[in-house]
Amino acid sequence: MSRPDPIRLRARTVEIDDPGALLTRADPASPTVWSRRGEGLVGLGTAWRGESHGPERIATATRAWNALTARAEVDDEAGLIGSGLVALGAIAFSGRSRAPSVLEVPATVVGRRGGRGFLTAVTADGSEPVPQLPQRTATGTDASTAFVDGRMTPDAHRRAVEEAIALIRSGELSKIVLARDLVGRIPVDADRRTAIARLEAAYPECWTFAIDGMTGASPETLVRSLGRQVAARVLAGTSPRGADADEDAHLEHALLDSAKNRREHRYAVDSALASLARLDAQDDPGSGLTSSREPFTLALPNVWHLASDIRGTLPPGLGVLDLVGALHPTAAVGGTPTPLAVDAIDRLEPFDRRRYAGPVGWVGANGDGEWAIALRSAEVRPDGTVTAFAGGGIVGESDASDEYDETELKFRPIVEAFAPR
Ligand SMILES: C=C(O[C@H]1C=CC=C(C(=O)O)[C@@H]1O)C(=O)O
Repeated sequence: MSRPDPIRLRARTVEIDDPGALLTRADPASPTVWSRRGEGLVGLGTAWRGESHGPERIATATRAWNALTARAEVDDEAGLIGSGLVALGAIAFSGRSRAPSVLEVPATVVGRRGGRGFLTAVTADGSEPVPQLPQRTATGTDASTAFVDGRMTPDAHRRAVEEAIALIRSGELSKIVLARDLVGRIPVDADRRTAIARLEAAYPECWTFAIDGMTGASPETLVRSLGRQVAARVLAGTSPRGADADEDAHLEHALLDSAKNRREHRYAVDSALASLARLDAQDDPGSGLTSSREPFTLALPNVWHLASDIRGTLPPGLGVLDLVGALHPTAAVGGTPTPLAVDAIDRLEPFDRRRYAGPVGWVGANGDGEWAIALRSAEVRPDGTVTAFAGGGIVGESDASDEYDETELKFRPIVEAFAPR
């Protein structure tokens, strides 16, 4: 994405009758999906793809997108969220990652919002875009695999967590998020939508995504900007669900009362607010950002989380990718202070996180978009290799075996979505 791109995209969106389950129209071999509660986008084919690397990867992608959309011709008769010209993206966690940060404009997008369907066609060769609804395809071979430990074995995880606690207690930093990896392999010819369908069914409140192989169901909205209204949901602080209603209520209250979890959570909220405030320096009285003062508990099938919502108005002249660039990495996936935590992650984790814990979502030509943090996720490669990641925030009071158990709970969505049956 480093050079100006001479391509001129043409996009045309039409409103259509309800397309039904969006996933049935996705490509079984390489699905592109962004969905929540049955609504969202499915992309097919590629009209344009940009890749970036290094510390400036988000800024590079933002410039490329702004240049591309400035030249584009967009005819959008639906005017719905996600209609018109959009790119879906998956961005590497670290500037040192070997994984590409990708923005991709599908040649066809099928979408549904507010119960209304739409269909977008995009061309890159100057030809007239003609929206054509892709056929539904029947479900093929199950994308199933058992997982085994990856490079961060249980012992390696214990050592890494203990080193992180020692660093934190020495006063160098306050919080470090450390992750584990699991690896599996699905049949090369598997229908990758089977895992996505299970994620959608089990985690309807989460953002289910499959973008350039990054596949998951994330509960954490990094940032959403629609019609200049900005919203983010910060999650940090986790507890198991109970086996019955009493135990569940007890665990929920213990999480709310836990000084350790509240501290872990506060670091994440403060880092998000500070990043957004830096963008908000234009002294525009309408663009203030506020967060709920007290975290609330968010119930997911596998865990409780402490959650805070941030709301505000987009400062003038910016789009959602500027917000993504300002926010990433929050202390929910990096730590505090961010630069030291990211260096510690590089030293303590034996793998490249690639796009795990990076921003994943979509951006429109008008700068609107919805981005989650790629958690509860796995990278599914064309050869069938699946690498899943799950992590947790380490603070001074953390306990290594509790942290391990927490990662096991966070792996559940992916392990169950790919479970052999
Ligand atoms: C890093 C992950 O979760 C983050 C988000 C919510 C709660 C977290 C925690 O309690 O540690 C983590 O900050 C992950 O799921 O891999």
